[in-house]
Parts: sequence; structure tokens; C-alpha cells
Amino acid sequence: MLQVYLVRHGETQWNAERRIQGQSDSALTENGERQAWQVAGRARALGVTHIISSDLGRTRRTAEIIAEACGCDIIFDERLRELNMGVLERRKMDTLTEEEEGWRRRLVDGTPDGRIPEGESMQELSNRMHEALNACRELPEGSRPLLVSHGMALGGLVSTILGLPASAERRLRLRNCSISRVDYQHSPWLASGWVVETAGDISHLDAPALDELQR
Ligand SMILES: O=C(O)[C@H](O)COP(=O)(O)O
Repeated sequence: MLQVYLVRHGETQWNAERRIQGQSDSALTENGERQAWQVAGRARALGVTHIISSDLGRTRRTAEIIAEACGCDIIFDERLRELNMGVLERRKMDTLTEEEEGWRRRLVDGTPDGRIPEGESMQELSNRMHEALNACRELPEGSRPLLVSHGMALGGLVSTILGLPASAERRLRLRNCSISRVDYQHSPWLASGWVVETAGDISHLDAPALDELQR
């Protein structure tokens, strides 16, 4: 059985300011760095052997901290990037017009073909996330990989493994530096292929991120 750990990056400046990131970027806050060290300790205890990360700055920094704790190299994979949020990237949520908030709400509420103008749909996001996850099956026997990615990207991946539409991803609360685990297996008791073992575990963190307290 292949066990794959899924980690969302640490809290960023824009998470704390409630500014939309998508494939734009902002640095980890001090709290985000601390969260990354805490999840890194958990990853070391879990025996992680490979770290595969989105190439955006916030995931890159989180992956570097986990790699230092685990003594692994990092493979960067752009398929693990956050949803492209088109014209709304870099905008503060409380400055959106009614029309813009409507585009965002359609994504959050789970309209299957919702997309922000010039952005990506949840199905497109989920397809590339599955490709990146399936690439883990090529790693040597006994590997225990950890993917570092983003809230909507990981939410879409876990939702679709559960058989929900990719647009159901906002039904999952995947907090900064939470760990989820998915297994590739052929147990007689479970559906063949990927199954979800845990989603959104934050028991290794000593405090939730600022943006999470506001939700
Ligand atoms: O602002 C965003 O892009 C998303 O809502 C959250 O993305 P993140 O997981 O990269 O913070």
C-alpha cells in the first residue's frame, strides 16, 4: 500500500489579510513559519521519504522547512499549484464588487462549471492534481511521499477521491499546515485505488492561523 501525505502550506501574509492568492504569491507570516516547523516535526516522525511541492513561494518555503527536518530533497511540480483565480488574484475579499463576489461565491458554493474570468475551473484543477498524485505510484517500493500544495487544490483532490465533484472542495476545511493522508491500495474491503485515511488533521499545531479564526 502506498501512503501519501498532503500538506497545505503555512499561513501567509495574504491569508491573514484575506487577500486572494491563487497563483499569485505572498510570504509566510511568522506564525506560518512556526506552523511549518510543527508540521515538519510530524513529517519526520511519520518517516516521509520524498517531498513534492507546488513551485509557488509559499509552498516552496514550507517544503524547504519540512525537507530540512526530514533530510529529503524537494521535487517541484507546477501541477500542485493553487487554482488560477484569474482577474480576482491579489484582491482583498472585502473590496470585491457584487458581481465579482458572485463569481467567487459560485466557486465556493460548488457550481460545477464555475470559474473566475481568465481563471481555471475546479475540474481542470482537479485533473492536474490527480496527475501529480498518480506520479507518486512510480516512486520506489516503500516510499512515503509528502505533497505540499494549497487549500483549494488539495480540497479538489480529496473531494474527487471521495467521489464528490471537484466543486465540492469548500465542504472540506483544510487549514494551513494541516495533514491529510490518502492511500493507494487494493483491499478487499475498500474501493480499488485511492482512499482517504484522514483529512485536515491539525493536532500537531499549537495555534490556528489568524485567517482561520476569522472564518
Ligand atoms: O487565496 C487563495 O488562493 C485560496 O483561497 C487559498 O489558497 P492557499 O491555500 O494557497 O492559501
